[in-house]
Amino acid sequence: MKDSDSNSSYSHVNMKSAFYEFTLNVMMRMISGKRYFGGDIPSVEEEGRRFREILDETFLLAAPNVGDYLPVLGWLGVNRLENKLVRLQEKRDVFFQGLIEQLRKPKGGENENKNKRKTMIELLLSLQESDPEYYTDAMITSFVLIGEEVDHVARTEGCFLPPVIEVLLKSLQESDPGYYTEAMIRNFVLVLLAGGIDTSSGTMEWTMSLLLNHPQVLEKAQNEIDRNIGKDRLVDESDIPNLPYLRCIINETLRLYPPGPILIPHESSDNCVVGGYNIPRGTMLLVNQWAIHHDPKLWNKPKRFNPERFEGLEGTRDGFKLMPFGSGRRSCPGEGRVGSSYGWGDSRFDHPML
Ligand code: HEM
Repeated sequence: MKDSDSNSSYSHVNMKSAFYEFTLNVMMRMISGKRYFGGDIPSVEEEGRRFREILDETFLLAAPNVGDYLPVLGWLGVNRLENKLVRLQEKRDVFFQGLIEQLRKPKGGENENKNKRKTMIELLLSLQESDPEYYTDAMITSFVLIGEEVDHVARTEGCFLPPVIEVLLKSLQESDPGYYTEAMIRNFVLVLLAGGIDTSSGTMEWTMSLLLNHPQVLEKAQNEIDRNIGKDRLVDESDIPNLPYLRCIINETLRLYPPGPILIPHESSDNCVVGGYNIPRGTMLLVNQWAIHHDPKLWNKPKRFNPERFEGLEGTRDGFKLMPFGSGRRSCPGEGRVGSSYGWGDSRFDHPML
C-alpha cells in the first residue's frame, strides 16, 4: 500500500491492526472523546492495548458454552466459567471507572468554555425553541443516545456530538441518579464497545480481502469514487449515500461473512411455533444466519462474491434473506452507524491505492 507519510513508494501495512485501531478510535471518540492510537502518546496507546486485552477476553468467554448443552458439566464446574466471568467483570469495572473519573474531572476555566462544544442536551433545547411540540421535555430526557436522529441534530447544527459518557454523567445521572448509576454507565459503555469494535473491524478486513482477490470489483469501486468524489480529496462520511456500489460491496461482504453467524442467543418469551415445531416458553433459540446467507434456494451461486446482486437494494436488509444485524427489538442498534463510518473507513483505504 502507498505510504502517505513518506515520499517513498510502498510499504507493508498490517490491515488487521489498522482496521482495529481505526474502529476503536471511532468508537472511543464517540463514547469518551478519546483517541487511543495514532496520537504518539505511549501512555494512551498502552491504555488502548489494555482495553483490547479486556475485549479479547470477553469474546473468548462469550464463545458457545458447552455447559448450555450439557448442563451436568456446568454443575460439576468443569470450565469454571462463572469464576472467570466474575474476575473479568472486576477488571472491566476498574477500567471503565477510570474512564468515568477522567471525564468527571473539572475542566479548566474560561478558556475551556470559549472552545466548549455544545452538549447534546443544549442542542435539543435549542431545537425545542423552534419546535416545542416535537421536542418536548419528555422526549429530550428519554432521547436515545446513539441514533440517527442525534447524528442529524449534530450535523444540521454543524457541531460534534459530545462523548456519550459525558452526556450520561452530566445530564442523565444528575437528573436520575437512582437509574443512571455508575455500574449502569460502565455496562452500557462496555456493551457498545463489545458490540461495535470487532464486528466493524472484522467486516472491513473481509471487505479488503475480497476486493484484493477480485480486482475487477475493486476497479469498479475506484471508478465510482473517482466519478463522484474525484482524486483531490479523501472520501468523507457524508459522501457515502453517493456511493451505491460501495454499499453493494458492504452488503455482499456481510452476506458471505456475517460477524454474528448465529446472531446472539434469543429466548422465547412465550410458547410459540417456529417452522412447525412447538417451542415452549423459555427455550434458547439460535438463528443460523450463516446457513440462510449461503442457502442455494435463496441465492444464485451463493459462494460467489457478486456485489451486483444487491444493485437497487436500499439499506442492509433484504426481508429475512439478508439480516446481518439481526431482526426485531433486539436487532443491532449500531446498524445505522455502520453504513456510514464503516463504508467511509473502507473507502478511505481503497482510495490511496489508486
Ligand atoms: C458490521 C458491523 C456490525 C454488525 C454486522 C453487527 C451485528 C449485530 C448482530 C447480528 C447483533 C445481534 C442481533 C440479534 O441477535 O438479533 C448485534 C447486536 C448488537 N450490536 Fe451490533 N453489529 C455491528 C456493529 C455494531 C456497532 C457499531 C455497535 C455500537 C455502536 C453495535 C452494538 C450492538 C449492541 C449493543 C447489540 C446488542 C443489542 C441487544 O441485545 O438488544 N453493533 N449486532
